[in-house]
This record gives sequence, structure tokens and C-alpha cells, in this order.
Amino acid sequence: MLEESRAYFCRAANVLGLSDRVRDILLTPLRIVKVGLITESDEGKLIKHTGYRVQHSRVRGPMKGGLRYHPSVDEDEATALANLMTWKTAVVDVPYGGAKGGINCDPTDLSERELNEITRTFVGQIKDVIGPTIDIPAPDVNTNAKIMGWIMDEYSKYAGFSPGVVTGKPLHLFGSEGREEATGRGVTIVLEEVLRSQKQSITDVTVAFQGFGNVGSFAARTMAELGAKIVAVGDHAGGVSNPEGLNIDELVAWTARHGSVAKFPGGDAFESSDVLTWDCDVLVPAALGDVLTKDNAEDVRASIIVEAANSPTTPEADEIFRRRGILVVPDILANAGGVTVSYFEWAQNIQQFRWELGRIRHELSDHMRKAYEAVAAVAKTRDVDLRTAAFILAIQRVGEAALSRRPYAEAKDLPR
Ligand SMILES: NC(=O)C1=CN([C@@H]2O[C@H](COP(=O)(O)OP(=O)(O)OC[C@H]3O[C@@H](n4cnc5c(N)ncnc54)[C@H](O)[C@@H]3O)[C@@H](O)[C@H]2O)C=CC1
Ligand SMILES: O=C(O)CCC(=O)C(=O)O
Repeated sequence: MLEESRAYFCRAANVLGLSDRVRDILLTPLRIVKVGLITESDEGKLIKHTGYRVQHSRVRGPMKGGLRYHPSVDEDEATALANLMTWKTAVVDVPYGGAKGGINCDPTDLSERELNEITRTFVGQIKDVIGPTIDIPAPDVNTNAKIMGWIMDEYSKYAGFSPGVVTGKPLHLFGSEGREEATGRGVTIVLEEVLRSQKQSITDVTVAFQGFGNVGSFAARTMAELGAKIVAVGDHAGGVSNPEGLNIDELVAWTARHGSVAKFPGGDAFESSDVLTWDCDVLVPAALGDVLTKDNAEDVRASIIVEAANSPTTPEADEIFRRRGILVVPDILANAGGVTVSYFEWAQNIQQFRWELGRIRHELSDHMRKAYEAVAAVAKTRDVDLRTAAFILAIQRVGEAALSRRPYAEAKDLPR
């Protein structure tokens, strides 16, 4: 994944004619933190995990990005995802740099008490490198508002009451209206813009989803509300399809009860991995990374792929999609609604003020549409695909901020 994120960066860097030296500066993470987490299981045994926080860039503001709890979490994955956060925050023009992290654990193997203790131990180990003006974590795969609340509580023991240290918190603990739905809602807003540019409407399209967690379920819900037909959904345990369109509210309720879309009675079951090559207009990968590869890219039948997940497409697959005329809406644009509303949450925490849901949705829509327009304009003037355009826009914004911080700097002095 690390090589892939660098490959996408370099595609844009080539268009911009960046020197190797500047590439090196922009790609090198500021700080990589790796910590051992020793806790006790419910049976009194020692359990060991490794936690990571990779801080990529602070040029445009405090570093920002989610925490993932998954067996795949390692230094390379966290570094690649931290790097993506730097470009994502620049694409939506929120005042942050990029970071990412997590713990290499399988939360399904842990009790709530164990998860709580592991989380608090992690916070104790990284407390000196996070903070409301330093680095602000948020939810990602297998983390949620409850865990963000624990993080805030634990950090506040060291630093005093600090709601701004983390976003995606519960509403009654100074979380924000609209954060839970934000990433999925943002995906839908970007899809609407893409379809508008093609003189199509969201009511005309069929959509297939891989992943039905926070991002996938809210994206499906908001698309269905606007009239899109969600014809297939696959997750870690199975898939369900309905050519007439799945009832998404019922599917959400089923998943909340059963932990998966598998065996949902409102559709036909299928092998989950088949969802990527489903017969549909729009494919939304909304689960893990590296799922669209050279091995399945030729079989994808959608004409638009909206990357709700981070890094779902390998560069080889991306090349195949380009050749086949399949439009890929890149992660650093498509899923940036989450970090955008995280910014609103942090701003509310700092101001000790609350925004209503209507204002959050309006501002989110405004940010996403502006970001799409800016990326589409670069794609047109430079004659490049949307991913390269998004990277160009982001690199320019980060680069200009870096040089403005030290106006007479040469590349070697770019602030980091
Ligand atoms: N939560 C957020 O605000 C943001 C999340 N993202 C990205 O969106 C993606 C999904 O994140 P969340 O929805 O937050 O996570 P989540 O933990 O709420 O949901 C993950 C979903 O992926 C499915 N999944 C896991 N393994 C799978 C497999 N092998 N095959 C098919 N499906 C599988 C799960 O069943 C679940 O439906 C990730 O790539 C994440 O980095 C991006 C921006 C913000
Ligand atoms: O809300 C945030 O701060 C970050 C969300 C995130 O991890 C992501 O956009 O990939």
C-alpha cells in the first residue's frame, strides 16, 4: 500500500515536474510512533499488541486522521494512509496535515473491557505526540464514537478536559451532529456531481457496495434517499442482491442485529467477493484497501467507481480502468466528507459552541462540491484523470503553504 500511495503521488509529481529532492521531502513522514501495548485479558493472561501513529505532515495545520483496529495494521499501512490524509485534507481545504494509526488487533476477539484497556494503554503511550493543536485522531475501520469517547477521557486525565483531542465522539460528549453519517453522505454528494457532469441523474443509476459499515451504510442510505437503486451489497461475511433495489433501511436494521448483511431476507445471497464485478453502473468499494487489482479489474462491469474506502485500487488496476474508460473517483476526494465534518467538530470544540445538523450538512455539501469542482478543473486544464488531478491540487496547496511559511526558502528548506 505504501508503494501504491507513492506511485499515485509520483504520477502527479511527474506532471508538475517536481525534483527528486522535493518529492523526498513531501513523502517522508514527520514522525513514526510504534508502541508495545501490554494489557490483561479477562482471564488474567498478558495480551500484547502493537500500536502505531504515523504523522506525515503538519504543514497546513495539526495532523489529522483515523485510528484503525484490525489485524492488517502495521507501519507500512499506517504510513501509506497517513500520507493519503495529507493530500485529502488539502483537497477539501481543511486546515490540517495528515496522520493515521491504529492497533493490530482483532476487536471481534476482545471483550469491551479488554478493548477499553487496550485503547487507554495506547493513549497513555502516545499522549505526548497528540493534542488539539498537534494531532487529532478520529474513527476508521472497527473504531467508533464509543472508542473516541474513551480516548478523550484518557487524554483528559493527563492534559485537562480536552474534547478537541479527538473527533467522532459521542454527541453527548461534544461530538458533532452529522459526523457519523459524514463520510457516506460526502460520497453521495461527490457521485451526484460526477453524474451531473455526465448529464446523468442519481435516479438513473444502479449501485453495488463492498462494505456496509459506517461509510458504506450511510452512503447507501443517502444514495437510496435520492432515488439510486442499490442492487448488491457484500461485506466480510456474505452478500445480498436484489435487481429491483434493496430496502436499505431494512438492511441497516438487519445488519445492526446480525453483524452482517449475510442472510438478509430481502434479497438473494451471493459470494461476497463477487460484488466487485457486479452488473451495475456504479461500484462503491467501502471496506478495506487493495481489493481492485490486476486480477479482477478486467471483469469490473461498473462504468464509475467511487472510492469510499481508502486505497481500494492498486495502480495496475487503475491503469486498466483508465484504458477501459471506467471513471475512478479517488479516495482523497470521494471519502473526504468524514474529515470535513471532523473539522467542524473540532472547530465547535475549540469555540465551545454547537452547530445544528442543517448547518453541518449545508457546509459539508459546500466543501465537497467545491472540492469536486476544483479537482475537475485541474483534470480539464491538465488533461489528466481525477486521481492525478486531486494529487496535483493537493501537492500545490501543501507546497504553497510550505513555501509561504518560509518565503525565501529553497526546496531543501521546505518546512515540515
Ligand atoms: N469512518 C470514516 O469516517 C472513514 C472511513 N474511511 C474508509 O472507509 C472504509 C470503511 O471504513 P468504515 O466504514 O469506517 O469501517 P467499518 O468498520 O464501520 O466497516 C467496515 C466494513 O467493511 C466490511 N469488510 C471488512 N472486511 C471485508 C472483506 N474482507 N470483504 C468485504 N467486506 C469487508 C465489514 O463487514 C464492514 O461492513 C475504510 O477503508 C476506511 O479507511 C474513509 C474515510 C473516513
Ligand atoms: O475524520 C478524520 O479526522 C479522519 C477520517 C479518516 O481517517 C479518513 O478520512 O481516512
